[in-house]
Amino acid sequence: KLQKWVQTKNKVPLPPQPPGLPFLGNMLDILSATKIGQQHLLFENWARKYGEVVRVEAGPFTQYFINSDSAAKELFDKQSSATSERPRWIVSNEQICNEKNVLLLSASNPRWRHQRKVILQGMTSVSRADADLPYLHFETAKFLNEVVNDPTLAASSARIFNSIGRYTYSTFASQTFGMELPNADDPAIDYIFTSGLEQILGTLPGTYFVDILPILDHLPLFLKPWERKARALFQDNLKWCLKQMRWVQTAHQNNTSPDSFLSRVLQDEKMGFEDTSEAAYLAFMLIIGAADTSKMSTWSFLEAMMRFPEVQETARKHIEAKVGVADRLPVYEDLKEIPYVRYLMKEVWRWRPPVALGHPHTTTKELFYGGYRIPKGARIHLNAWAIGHDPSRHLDPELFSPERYEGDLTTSEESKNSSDVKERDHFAFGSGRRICPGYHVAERSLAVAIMRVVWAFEIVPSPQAKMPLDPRDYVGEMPGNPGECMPVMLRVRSEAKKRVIDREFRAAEASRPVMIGKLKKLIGR
Ligand code: HEM
Repeated sequence: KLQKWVQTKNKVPLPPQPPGLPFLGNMLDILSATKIGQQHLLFENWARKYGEVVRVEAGPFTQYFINSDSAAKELFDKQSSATSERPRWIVSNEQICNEKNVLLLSASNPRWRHQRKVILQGMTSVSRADADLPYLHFETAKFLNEVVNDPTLAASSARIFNSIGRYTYSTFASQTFGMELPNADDPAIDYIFTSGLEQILGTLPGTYFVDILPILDHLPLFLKPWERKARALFQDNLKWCLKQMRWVQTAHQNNTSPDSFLSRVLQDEKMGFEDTSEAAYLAFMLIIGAADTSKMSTWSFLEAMMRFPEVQETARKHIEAKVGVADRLPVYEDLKEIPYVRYLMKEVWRWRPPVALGHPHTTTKELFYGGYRIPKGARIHLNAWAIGHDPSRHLDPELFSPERYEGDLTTSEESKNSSDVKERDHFAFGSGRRICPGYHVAERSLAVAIMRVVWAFEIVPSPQAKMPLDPRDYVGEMPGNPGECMPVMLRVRSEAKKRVIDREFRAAEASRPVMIGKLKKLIGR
């Protein structure tokens, strides 16, 4: 009987794999695509050629790419109890993050469940996301104000890129630590970004040899330079978090504490952290998860507006029809009366999903899909790029056309719950139990950026841009997303609009709570 079972089972093949070399598998193809920033296109080609689930081998690592909406629904949503684990990352998860980073924690770790719960309560529920809107409105007004008052900034794509980064980092540092980052060259921005990058690089196959040969982890510490470096990094991150936390506590004692995730966590013992340092570290992780993905969303939006000026013009008309030409700045609450902005958001995240190839999950049992078998322990990726560019799902997928969502006013949450997965808008936030918990916050961030930027500026290619524009000329660090060399510039639409921006920014600044950045100056440090 056992023999028969083994035979039947072996008849179910593994998913198809593109041809590769012995031992190296598909490594060379992947390396050459990565070198020119085009992994997403390589994996998209394989998706078109080999189907809904593709097996890719890179040396000792086998990855399974999930390339269709139906497969994503089946494997990540319906079978989520078997597909919510993460691979074991010895250096990144266990040493750099000391098993405290929600993004890398294994789903069976009770800390992961606890942190997800706290994130929702403390920052990402609809009511919390709404309550934090003043930070977003302030920071985006500051961004507009910087651009309209500095012609060299408005004409420099690298500086616009940094300024967008400043406002997203400052928005989320405010929401988490009550900490303002007023300047684009604030060292905190670079510190947070570099720390996040170290963690993510550590999750890529092959970065650390010990992840290939875990037995090396049993060596004594003095023979493991990677571990000493990783643990030092954790200590450094923790020190940084505790320093910010002390400011939150000082501000709290002085009654100058701005409302923030951390200030609430510190006041509410029911949040149930092991110790307050874990809460501070989580706040740090939240900035990492939120700031760059939001920055990339705004940046990709600028790419779309520059390349599809007719869409930009339609957007401007819709926005001005609701908020007026030069009466006031758009606010998040306008979104519900400007459906076109909702379509724009969906289209940005379909067209340029910031995490194009998904963050890896692993399976905890053998799964079957479409006549293929995915083994237990397999590393699976939701290929958000391939699904968003699947011509059978979205006609002419490289065309940026918000009209394709005409009539779909669903939020990200409503759309991900669509009973028919064909109706789902996009997969930029992942799927299943590990879906990004920040989508309500991310939606607010992108909606306000879209409304304000299009209302204020004409978004055009810079004079030195190589025409016709081609995304291959300005690849970024996140596959499929434009990099800082994207040749874009912003032109304020009118003097009257500039006056509105100046007026509203001054008013917002005057009514603003004292944030940690300012508090340091007030107390003289
Ligand atoms: C446009 C903005 C954003 C995009 C595209 C995005 C996308 C993603 C994706 C693809 C994942 C991995 C999901 C998976 O493993 O299947 C993720 C995880 C995560 N995101 Fe986001 N995200 C965004 C904004 C945010 C924001 C604003 C926050 C917090 C306020 C946030 C917090 C997190 C956290 C904590 C995780 C880890 C979840 C886990 O592993 O259980 N993200 N995000």
